[in-house]
Amino acid sequence: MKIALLGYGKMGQAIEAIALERGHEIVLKIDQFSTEIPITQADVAIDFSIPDKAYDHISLCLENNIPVVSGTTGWLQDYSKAVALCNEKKGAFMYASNYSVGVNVFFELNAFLAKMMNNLTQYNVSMEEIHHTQKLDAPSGTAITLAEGIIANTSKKAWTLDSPNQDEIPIDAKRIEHVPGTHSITYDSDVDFIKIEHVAHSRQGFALGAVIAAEWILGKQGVFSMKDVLNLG
Ligand SMILES: NC(=O)C1=CN([C@@H]2O[C@H](COP(=O)(O)OP(=O)(O)OC[C@H]3O[C@@H](n4cnc5c(N)ncnc54)[C@H](OP(=O)(O)O)[C@@H]3O)[C@@H](O)[C@H]2O)C=CC1
Ligand SMILES: O=C(O)C1=N[C@H](C(=O)O)C[C@H](O)C1
Repeated sequence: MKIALLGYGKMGQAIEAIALERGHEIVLKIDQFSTEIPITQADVAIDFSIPDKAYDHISLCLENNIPVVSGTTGWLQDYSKAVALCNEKKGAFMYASNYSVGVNVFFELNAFLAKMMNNLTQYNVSMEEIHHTQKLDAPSGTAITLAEGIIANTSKKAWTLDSPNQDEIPIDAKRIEHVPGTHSITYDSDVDFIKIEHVAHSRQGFALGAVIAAEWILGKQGVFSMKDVLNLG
C-alpha cells in the first residue's frame, strides 16, 4: 500500500516505522514546510498533524478520492463538514481520538462503569489526563471521547476544565515532559473511590492502530470509527 503521511512529527515517524515493517511504502511526508501535497500518488492517507490543518488535509483527500484516516485531535468543530463531504464524494474517512486497542477497550469499560454508577448519587465523577508538554490541545481528544461516554450513560451534560457545576464532569489536563498519554476516571464518595486508568507506555500502540485502520479502510466507502475496525465483542 502506498501511504501519504500528512504530518511527519512524533506520530508520523512512529507510523512510518510500523508501516515499513508491515511491507508498505511511504510516498509522501508532509510537514509545516511542505509547499504542495501531490496526494494522488498515494493509495491511502494518514493524518497526524495539527488542529488547524486537519480539515484541510481530510478535505484534500476526499476531493481526490483518497481514503483518509485522521488521528489529529482538537479540530472537531469541523467534523460534521468532513462527514458531509465524505458522503457527497462517496469517499472513505475515519477519525479516532485514540487508535490504540487498549484505549478502545477502555472506552467500552468507561461506558459500562458509567451506566452502573448513574444511580449512585453519593459518587462524584472526575477525569485526569496527562500528556507531554508539546501537546497543543487540552483536554485531549481521548478525554473528550471518555467524557462523551459518561454523558451518554449518566445525567451529566458536559465536561469542563474549570470548576464544575452539578451537570459537568471536571477534567484536569496535566502537561508533564515525555508522557505519551495517561487517562483516568475516578468516582469518589465519602467512604471510598473507584478509579479506572489507561497508561500508554509509548506511541507504538497509537501508531500500530493507525496503520491497521489504513489497511482496513482501503476499498471501503463511508464514515468510520475505530470501533468498526476492532472486534471487541
Ligand atoms: N488519535 C491518536 O491515536 C493519537 C492522536 N495524536 C494526535 O496527533 C497529532 C500529532 O501529534 P504528534 O505527532 O505528537 O505531533 P508533532 O508536533 O510531533 O507533529 C505534528 C506534525 O504536523 C506538522 N505540521 C505543523 N504545521 C503544519 C502545517 N501548517 N501543515 C502541515 N503539517 C504541519 C509538523 O510539521 P513540523 O515537523 O515541520 O513542525 C509535524 O510533522 C496531535 O493532534 C495529537 O493529539 C497523537 C497520538 C495518538
Ligand atoms: O497528543 C498526543 O500525544 C496524544 N493525543 C491523543 C489525544 O489527544 O487524545 C491521543 C493520545 O493520548 C496521545
